[in-house]
Amino acid sequence: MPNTAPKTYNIVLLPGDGVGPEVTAAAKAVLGVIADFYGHRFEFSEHLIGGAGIDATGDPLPPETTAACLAADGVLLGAVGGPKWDGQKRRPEEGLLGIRKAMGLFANLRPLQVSPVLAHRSPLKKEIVEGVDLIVFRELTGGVYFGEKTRTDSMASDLCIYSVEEIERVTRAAFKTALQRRGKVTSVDKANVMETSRLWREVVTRIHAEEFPQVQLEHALVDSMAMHLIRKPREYDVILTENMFGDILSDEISVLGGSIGLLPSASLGEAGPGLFEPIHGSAPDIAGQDLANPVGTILSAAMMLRHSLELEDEATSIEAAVAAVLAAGATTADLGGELGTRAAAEAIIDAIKAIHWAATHRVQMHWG
Ligand SMILES: NC(=O)c1ccc[n+]([C@@H]2O[C@H](COP(=O)([O-])OP(=O)(O)OC[C@H]3O[C@@H](n4cnc5c(N)ncnc54)[C@H](O)[C@@H]3O)[C@@H](O)[C@H]2O)c1
Ligand SMILES: CC(C)[C@H](C(=O)O)[C@@H](O)C(=O)O
Ligand SMILES: [Mg+2]
Repeated sequence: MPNTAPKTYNIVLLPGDGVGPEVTAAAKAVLGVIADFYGHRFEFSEHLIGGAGIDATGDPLPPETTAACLAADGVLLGAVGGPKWDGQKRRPEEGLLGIRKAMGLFANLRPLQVSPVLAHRSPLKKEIVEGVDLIVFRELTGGVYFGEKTRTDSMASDLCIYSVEEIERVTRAAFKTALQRRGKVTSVDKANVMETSRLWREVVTRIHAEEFPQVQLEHALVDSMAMHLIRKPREYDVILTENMFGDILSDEISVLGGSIGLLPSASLGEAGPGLFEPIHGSAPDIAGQDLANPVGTILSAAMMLRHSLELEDEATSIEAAVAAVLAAGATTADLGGELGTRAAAEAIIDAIKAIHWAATHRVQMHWG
């Protein structure tokens, strides 16, 4: 039911490359239906990023894209990259790293819930994955991604660098979320080898003791964590880790849910709009064929409604519709179904309509 005064929201779409435009279009269609039902006005504008930016302007992050993102209420991104730009001077991925940095998005949230109806899609045993409910807090604007890079003919280096402040702010965000969940944080590092990880562990331990002693904290080394996530994923609640470990572990856990195409993410800073994107890439092997699973992007749009536009009911109704459609087995090929990208989005739109019809019907009966 509409419960918010009509308002205009400025949403920037960054379709990008490969399957990016397909999954972004699917999410835009879903957002359009939400706007109609709740009486909001979503004003969409599309901007260039990644390979599309290189092709059109020579720049993977044209300045006007950055300006539009900074002025938006929320930003929804598809994906960037692909073999077309291999070996070129500018890389599509520079655009993604650049916009994360420019918007100050230091915390990347990657939630995963494995519903009982999809547990059989995982290559792992149903009893291992059923009921998994975790969220990865990945530090997003530091570490080896952003340290100095050097290159000569015979050598290359990537500096991994973290400041205390960079570790503190993502740590606080993770602990705050743990307080609203099952109250457990697993901090993942490589403190047996890396100095940045020893600093990471010290800072996390101090913030825990000083500010969040009621949360249960454990530390894990990233190599054994990669194993534990496959062996006993239900034990984890909030997983806090640095940039590169978070990138790798989040693709790993997507297998628990049955497909990387399902996982959304929210990238958030201290203030200002967030950037929302599926965790998957541009999937060049299936691009342009109406094969991509749009659910990760549609759930990212729901996260955008919740975190940047503060439209909680609207976010929940998208999530309920996605859950209903997946439960009914209406899926794309990656989950064994027969729907294309567009048909999967249509199924979710139909479910949103059905959920709203039921809600309206109940209210009318109540009034009658
Ligand atoms: N956020 C981003 O923009 C982002 C994220 C990851 C990778 N990338 C880029 O994407 C390009 C391809 O990378 P990759 O192949 O290693 O990873 P990928 O995530 O694009 O694809 C890995 C596998 O998952 C499948 N897959 C991905 N998304 C899917 C979806 N929505 N539905 C069904 N199947 C899906 C692909 O078909 C492929 O088999 C690279 O250039 C990489 O840098 C971009
Ligand atoms: C494309 C790449 C730069 C990006 C990352 O490593 O952050 C991607 O893998 C992701 O997970 O968002
Ligand atoms: Mg990744």
